[in-house]
Amino acid sequence: MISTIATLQDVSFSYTRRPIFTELSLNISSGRTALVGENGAGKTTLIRLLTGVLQPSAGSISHGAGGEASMSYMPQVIPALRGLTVEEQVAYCAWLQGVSSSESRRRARLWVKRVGLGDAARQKMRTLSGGQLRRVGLASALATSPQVAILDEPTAGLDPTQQMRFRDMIKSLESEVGSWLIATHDVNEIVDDFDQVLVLASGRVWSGSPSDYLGSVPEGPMRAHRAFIEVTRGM
Ligand SMILES: Nc1ncnc2c1ncn2[C@@H]1O[C@H](COP(=O)(O)OP(=O)(O)OP(=O)(O)O)[C@@H](O)[C@H]1O
Repeated sequence: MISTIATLQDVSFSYTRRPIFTELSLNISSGRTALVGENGAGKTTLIRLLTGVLQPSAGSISHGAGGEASMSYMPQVIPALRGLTVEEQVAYCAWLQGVSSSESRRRARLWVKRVGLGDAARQKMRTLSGGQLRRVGLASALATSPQVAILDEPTAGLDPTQQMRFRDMIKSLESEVGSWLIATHDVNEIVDDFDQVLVLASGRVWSGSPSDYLGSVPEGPMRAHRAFIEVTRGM
């Protein structure tokens, strides 16, 4: 298994005159990494930089074995492509990423079932619920057989049952992919589900293990939330 997903060296980036990152350096280890931060802290921007959708204005980003090509990305909002069925959309996304058309169709059949959408495979995309759309997003990301799966807030906006289901599904698929980087606002889950925690705030990043993260606050209610406030206050 690769030991590092990516290394950022002195990366700067801005959309407008206000910089989002200034000389940010960071090592993202392989395994399961949670990316947390306040709204607007730059999680999606960091993901876009990692996946090559955006280019840094200064500094460099190097990737582990396989480079950017071995990463796949599930965006926050999953588009429902007009007129396509679930299976067709997953196949189309895999094909767009360079998988041959026959292999894309084979993988789509497989992954649509693996994410629990077998019964909806021939349903039109526009008829899906929010939870089903996320599953299509996950199937589309995994159909390219990535070494690294990057998911941008995969459970945002889902009801508690759907959140649990989605989280369990990711756990059940964990061994299929070498590494996961998941942006989330659910600070409770980072304690149980991840090996590394990245916290973004004020253009800076804090990095540590879940126990380092929790270690900053005593036991008690909302500990993971209090730890978030404590970690970000020190940044
Ligand atoms: N295309 C864009 N043009 C200009 N500014 C942008 C653009 N995309 C994002 N921003 C700004 O960059 C900052 C970081 O946004 P980003 O979406 O990366 O944050 P985030 O941590 O993912 O937020 P959230 O938790 O709300 O999804 C925000 O201030 C946002 O308004």
